[in-house]
Amino acid sequence: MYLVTAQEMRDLESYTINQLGIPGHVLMESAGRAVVDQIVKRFPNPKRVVVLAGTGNNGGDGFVVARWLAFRGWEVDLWLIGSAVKLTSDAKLYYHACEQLLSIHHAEKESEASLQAHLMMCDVIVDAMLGIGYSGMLREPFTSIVQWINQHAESYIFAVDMPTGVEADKGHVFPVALRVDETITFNCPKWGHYLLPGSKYCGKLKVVDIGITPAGHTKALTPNARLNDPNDWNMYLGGRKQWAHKGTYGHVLIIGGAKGTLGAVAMAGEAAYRMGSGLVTLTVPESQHEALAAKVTQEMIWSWPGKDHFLPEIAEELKTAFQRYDAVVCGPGLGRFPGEVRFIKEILQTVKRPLVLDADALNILAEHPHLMQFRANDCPTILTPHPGEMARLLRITTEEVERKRAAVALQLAYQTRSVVILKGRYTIIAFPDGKRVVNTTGSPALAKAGSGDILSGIIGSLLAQEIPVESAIQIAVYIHGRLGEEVDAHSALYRDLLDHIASIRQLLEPTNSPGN
Ligand SMILES: NC(=O)C1=CN([C@@H]2O[C@H](COP(=O)(O)OP(=O)(O)OC[C@H]3O[C@@H](n4cnc5c(N)ncnc54)[C@H](OP(=O)(O)O)[C@@H]3O)[C@@H](O)[C@H]2O)[C@@H](O)CC1
Ligand SMILES: Nc1ncnc2c1ncn2[C@@H]1O[C@H](COP(=O)(O)OP(=O)(O)O)[C@@H](O)[C@H]1O
Ligand SMILES: [K+]
Repeated sequence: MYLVTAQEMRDLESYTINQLGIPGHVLMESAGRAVVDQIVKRFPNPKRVVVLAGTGNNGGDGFVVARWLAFRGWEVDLWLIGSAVKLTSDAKLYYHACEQLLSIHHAEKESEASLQAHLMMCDVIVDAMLGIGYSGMLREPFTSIVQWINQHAESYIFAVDMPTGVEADKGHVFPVALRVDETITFNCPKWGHYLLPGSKYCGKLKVVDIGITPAGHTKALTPNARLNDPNDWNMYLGGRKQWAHKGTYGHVLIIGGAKGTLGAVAMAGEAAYRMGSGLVTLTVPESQHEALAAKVTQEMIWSWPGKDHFLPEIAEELKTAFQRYDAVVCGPGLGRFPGEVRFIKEILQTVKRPLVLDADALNILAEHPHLMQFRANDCPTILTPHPGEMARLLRITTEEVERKRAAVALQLAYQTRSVVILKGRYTIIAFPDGKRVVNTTGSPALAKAGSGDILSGIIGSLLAQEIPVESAIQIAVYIHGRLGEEVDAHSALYRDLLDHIASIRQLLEPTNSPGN
């Protein structure tokens, strides 16, 4: 499913109106009806509802909702927020229809106390004040109404398209937005539904079709962002070949494991095996060999000569060794050590297969950005920063990363010619050709040391299986998020996550996957 900006949505709407000849008020009627369908799905019996309508087309949808709920026997208090003279022509049509059925309250003319009394008495609030047309600093009277509802209202709140105060393109909130239980949006989700802080206000998101031309219908109407959708890649998750041998599913090399963080490399290795790899090798400095050997069973260990540091004279040995692997992950528990810059340079230059850089490999890169010049353009590179690592890579604050997640992920992808996986709730995958994919799976169970290492192991495994890079990454991020959804949010250990790889993978195989 595509993810759109407000302008892309307007382009789809105007194509539908101007090229296909479907009038705007028909779309508005469908939008309002679709919202009513969702409301009655949750509340099958008539309730008392306050519909808050602005003067733009979002308000127009609100009038349609008010009319249909009244037809269905709901007790409707309809409030116009703003001046009736400012109503758009489509909104005016439905405003007049409501005038015949209901007495419309005008926030401009009536007291705040009267609106507040209605808001206190109702079971349901429908927010049709502002939608994708909102931008800038939220003005009065919206600010006061939103603040009051957030603080006092106990009713169930539906937002039409966007919660009032959430900006559709960047998810900005200046200074407040309405905190809702459900948002019903039209045709495609908007960026603001997935970016912080806006995403925190949207509640459950439902996307409904209202007859607008689907995104991607023509080249001009094709956005460059999508949600991570199994239907885009589940064809790569078939069953295991009957005649497979252990080399069929690739050989992954995982480089990491300093003293005290050997667990990271072990977890990544285990995740790679669970994701289907036939051969996994872990690489640590020689001084850690025995400690790692005592920890792992199925993984092979190849240790590089050196006592917790990198000796330039072993560069040639590394070069030969790297040729043996189908994908390389560098970083889990790597730590910092003398000779690290040369070490990363050798890896970037010598590994010709897909290379994933994680954890301290990213921190080394952040301090020595010139290292990327040693990576050949045709060798895929994947960077997996969490927001703190991203901040170091771009030399900005973590707060700025969180505020501009979509933009900074793309910036780093362009700068490094790499695929960037910016981790966190709604992980963003940015490709160097400008495409972006937003992942919707995940849970706070993943906010625990070790889950990043599992992700890098899963990515390495899928890359070694020669699944195309774009798909391998989307599969890995999706499955990793689903693992978090299957386990207890507080107590889960890494093993609990790994135990669910099999069942989730099976569910996603083409015959079982959503949409089939
Ligand atoms: N796209 C589609 O396919 C379809 C879209 N549809 C619906 O239309 C909606 C988009 O309608 P839209 O374009 O009229 O904008 P909308 O969200 O009502 O906002 C405009 C109002 O916001 C106000 N305003 C702006 N900034 C503000 C601020 N900082 N603080 C305060 N106020 C501010 C602005 O005031 P002004 O600046 O003009 O004084 C104006 O009054 C969309 O979300 C969906 O629900 C469906 O009906 C059918 C198909
Ligand atoms: N609240 C959350 N919701 C969804 N996913 C989360 C959440 N917190 C963390 N994650 C995921 O968990 C992983 C943590 O990675 P990272 O911070 O690198 O951990 P580690 O320190 O184990 O390497 C990322 O994939 C991230 O997207
Ligand atoms: K709204």
